[in-house]
Amino acid sequence: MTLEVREPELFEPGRAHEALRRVRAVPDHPVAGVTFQDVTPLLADGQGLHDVVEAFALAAARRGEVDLVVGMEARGFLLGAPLALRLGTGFVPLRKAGKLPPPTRSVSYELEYGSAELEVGRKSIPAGARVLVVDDVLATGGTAEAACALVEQCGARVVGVDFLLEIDVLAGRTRLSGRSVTSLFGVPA
Ligand SMILES: O=P(O)(O)OC[C@H]1O[C@H](OP(=O)(O)OP(=O)(O)O)[C@H](O)[C@@H]1O
Ligand SMILES: Nc1ncnc2[nH]cnc12
Repeated sequence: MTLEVREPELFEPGRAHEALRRVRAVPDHPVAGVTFQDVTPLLADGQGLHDVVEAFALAAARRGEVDLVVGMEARGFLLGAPLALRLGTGFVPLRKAGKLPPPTRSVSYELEYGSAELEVGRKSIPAGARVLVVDDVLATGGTAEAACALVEQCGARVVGVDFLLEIDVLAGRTRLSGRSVTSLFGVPA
């Protein structure tokens, strides 16, 4: 399946395709039948990492003020933390169950290849904060839906949900309806 650029205006000419060609599709990982989209070769390239973080920063500017970036363990950390630094905000990790010290809030969710539980520190996200949620891949949308639920349980507002890559066939966007969602790249169905 050919990957495509979904937000070309967020990149310098030619750079989006240069970044995209570093994403590697791996058949039957981590289980048979799943085509795993490996973004680590893109993140390992200095220019590529710079270009996608800049693209996320431009996308963030479309949402107005952002007070805080949150990212989901583990790959959301790789994009969310540099984006927060670029935007001049703090970064809050949403972690898999059992990693954060109490007190925490938690939400369970289903994945393309299993189930998981996401947690946030009870005092990590201030009520009323304008929060940007960032992750590498939008697949079924379970992780992102859980992340938004956690942010909102804290009394904060999700101003956007941004991904490096969206896998259309898994229809994750339908679980984020009513939210402002941006994917830099996509895998068409
Ligand atoms: O849209 P969904 O179906 O919820 O899938 C997307 C999530 O799956 C992957 O994380 P994973 O849970 O595999 O954890 P990892 O980042 O630790 O590898 C990916 O980084 C997203 O967070
Ligand atoms: N197919 C996939 N590739 C990479 N990350 C994923 N997260 C969930 N599904 C995925």
